[in-house]
Amino acid sequence: MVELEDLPSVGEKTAEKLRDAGFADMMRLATATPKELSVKAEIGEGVAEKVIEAARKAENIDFETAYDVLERRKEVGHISVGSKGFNDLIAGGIETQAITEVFGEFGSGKSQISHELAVTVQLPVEQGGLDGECVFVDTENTFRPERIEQIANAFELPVDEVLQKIHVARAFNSAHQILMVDKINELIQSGTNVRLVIVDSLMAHFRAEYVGRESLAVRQQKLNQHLHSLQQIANTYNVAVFLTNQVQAKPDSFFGSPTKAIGGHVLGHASTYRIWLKKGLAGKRIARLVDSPHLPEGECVFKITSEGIVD
Ligand SMILES: Nc1ncnc2c1ncn2[C@@H]1O[C@H](COP(=O)(O)OP(=O)(O)OP(=O)(O)O)[C@@H](O)[C@H]1O
Repeated sequence: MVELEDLPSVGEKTAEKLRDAGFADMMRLATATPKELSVKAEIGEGVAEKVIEAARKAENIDFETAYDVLERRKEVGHISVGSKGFNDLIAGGIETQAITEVFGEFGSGKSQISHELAVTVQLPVEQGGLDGECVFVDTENTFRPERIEQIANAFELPVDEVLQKIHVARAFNSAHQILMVDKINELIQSGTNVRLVIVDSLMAHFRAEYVGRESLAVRQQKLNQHLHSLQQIANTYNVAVFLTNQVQAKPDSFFGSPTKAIGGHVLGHASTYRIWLKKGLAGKRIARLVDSPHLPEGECVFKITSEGIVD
């Protein structure tokens, strides 16, 4: 295994800086940008470039054949949403190495699905989980351990153990939320088997902090950076990223849906799967897959119960 000290231009001191900034492993380094590395680790951009190039060599990141891509795709895991219909809609549950976004109006079930996934990711693979742990980035103070207790009980899982495997990070503003991703990298590098990262909700802080048209460009730039580092975690560590998002009214819409997801094209492009949640009659919810690289559009009906998400 290549150590940081084996890289060109990396002495003891630089290695320490790199470790402190969360770049302890080759893959993390190989997928960094020189700018990012130089800012976070406080090293010159020239050195950063060299270090990244060496890490890429060490990790053999170059062209890969379609065969390699397929092999990597075989590692993709799925996490059950709890309802069979919902799982079928997205070909077996939410995917690792991808970003899945759900959006919908208040009370449509976004946070409920987040809580469900925080538990189901811990199930064994045969039961729809990944035997893994979860990071829950909570931006609106919606995380409720009591809800986890109920869902864990429904799956007959030991509640205390389940709670121990959910790492809750309260993000106080968008800058804090962005920084949190570095912490997730550190957590994974320290050996925690994180297989799912939930951000509930992705846009709340961005939306509140950047008001007015003039700040939109900056907001989108920050958001892009945030999504990029989430995608990097997904790819580097074979993790599923699950984002919840709000909607805004489209008063000028005559056709189609009167609401749309916020976050603009930046988010639209970053999400591999986009699911629109709607409230139906008698407490039912409708999930509509609106964007996916290889699955057809479709819909399913599910229900939120005290035991969690069911058909
Ligand atoms: N223990 C429970 N048993 C049954 N249904 C529940 C339970 N807890 C919450 N719900 C249902 O979930 C709904 C709330 O869903 P959720 O909190 O996921 O909404 P959301 O889409 O995240 O909304 P917001 O944008 O306001 O955060 C409630 O309206 C309620 O119908």
